[in-house]
Amino acid sequence: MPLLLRALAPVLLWTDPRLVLRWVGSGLLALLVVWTARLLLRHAWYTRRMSGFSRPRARSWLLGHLGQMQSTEEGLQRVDVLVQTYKHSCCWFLGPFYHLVRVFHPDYAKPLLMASARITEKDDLVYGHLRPWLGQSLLLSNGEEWSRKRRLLTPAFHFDVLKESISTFNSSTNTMHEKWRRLLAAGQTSLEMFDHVTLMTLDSLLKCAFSFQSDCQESTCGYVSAIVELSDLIIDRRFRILHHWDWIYWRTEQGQKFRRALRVVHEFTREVVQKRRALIGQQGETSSKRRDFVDIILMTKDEDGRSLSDEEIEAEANTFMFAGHDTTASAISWTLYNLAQHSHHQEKCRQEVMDLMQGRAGRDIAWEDLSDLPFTSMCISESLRLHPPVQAVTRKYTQDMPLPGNLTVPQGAICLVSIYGTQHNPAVWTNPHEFDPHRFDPEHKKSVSSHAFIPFSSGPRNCIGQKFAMAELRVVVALTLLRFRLRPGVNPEVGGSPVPVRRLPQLVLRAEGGLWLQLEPLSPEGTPP
Ligand code: HEM
Repeated sequence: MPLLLRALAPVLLWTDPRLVLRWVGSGLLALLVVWTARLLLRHAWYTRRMSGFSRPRARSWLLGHLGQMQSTEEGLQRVDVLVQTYKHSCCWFLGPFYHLVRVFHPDYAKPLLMASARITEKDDLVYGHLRPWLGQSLLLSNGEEWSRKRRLLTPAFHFDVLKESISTFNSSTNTMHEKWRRLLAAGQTSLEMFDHVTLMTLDSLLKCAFSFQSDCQESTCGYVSAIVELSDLIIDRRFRILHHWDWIYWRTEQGQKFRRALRVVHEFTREVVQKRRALIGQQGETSSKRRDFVDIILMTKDEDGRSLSDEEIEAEANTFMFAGHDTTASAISWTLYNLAQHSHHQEKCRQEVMDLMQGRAGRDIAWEDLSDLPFTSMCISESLRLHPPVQAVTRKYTQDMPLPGNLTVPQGAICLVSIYGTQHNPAVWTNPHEFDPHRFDPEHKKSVSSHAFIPFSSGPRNCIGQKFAMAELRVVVALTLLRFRLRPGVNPEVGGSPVPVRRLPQLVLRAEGGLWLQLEPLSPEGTPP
């Protein structure tokens, strides 16, 4: 561009400015015409190629279903209607800009999720806005770059590393429970779960990722506040179509806020990685310190002996924090909520935990204990089915993708695999809106399709942190049931008796106004004081 300007400078300087303006105006107009024509042709092409899919009523040929996807309870109910009406899939157009195939049946989700990572791409509609925060990390990269990263990062999620995280899960949960006891002693009866549990998951991730004792559950931490703000701003941007264009977004108030929060988060991660690299340089790889996520990925090398650069490590550390905190917090909060709603299941879980911890009061839940909580694990799975933290994953493919029933997803279209829709599909689950942990009885489980339950997605790009999350979930739920009895609660500022919760599907599934539970402390662990 500067070269072009330099070449044109003499012409621009010696020509009548009105003439120059007219040229620029005609140039811009021509560009706009070409851009619009290309957009409409592309739209017509996708409309024709996707005509085999059922098409729910749209606003018009041009606007399609723009504005019909809502991030509210009604939006989720609309997905239920789509699933009941179309059974497995339908197409969806967001104006002439985005062409989607929405899939909500295991037989249709399976070929898409199991496709080779070589032909799979993450689309920009959902993932693009995360790029300034997470960079070219595992979550956002594609093809060979993704394969190399996945190989390099897998050791950080190995059982041996995971086992060492269990004491961190216990200690972060203990801090949260001490805080709950203090608040209850001060007269509060109901507490909002998301706020407390999110701080707890951030606390434990900061210890596992960076060995950083943030004390964020007790006092304000700038880094943690910035992460929470970034998550809120990402969801706000998704629902403002004009903010999808960078050149508009960075000029808005929200864009400026995003930049400020980004600076805090990136500076923190950069400092940790640089200091740690220097420390390893001084002490070598043999230091007796327990290895955290950053240590492991700093030392890992690929087949050619190449390790990740500092920039790549920062991107992965940011992704670990982003992908790990909200998701796990949502899963824990909804599990506690579902157990509060179903006291008989809650009592059965509590009995299981008490039997396990008999004679070990005040001691940690150990790695070996996790497989001895079968009913509690069934309740956690059922909660992940009924209230999946991640509602959907989206993909694009570099080739046409065949689906059952002679359907084909054209190359480049966005495939939205609805985790919520699949896990609530009445063709797959009987009474899908009921909380019934017995669905996950080993006997029943055998009869359910492998892709009917996909809270962590599946296939090559499934959740790398799945085992980490499941271990944390078991520890937090078991310790909570040992120490507290849970009942539906109310926000004291609103008062009255508990009302049905309105779900709020944002980056993860939340609840409008929060999830309020009434907590009764049990002491010694398992019996009322
Ligand atoms: C209950 C908790 C969790 C749920 C429900 C969950 C769910 C998911 C889902 C659905 C995906 C696929 C996303 C996509 O394809 O776009 C995913 C990917 C991922 N998750 Fe999780 N996740 C959880 C916890 C975690 C934790 C604790 C970590 C890390 C500490 C983590 C790290 C990741 C990463 C790095 C990816 C990208 C994997 C790749 O593309 O290769 N997740 N997760």
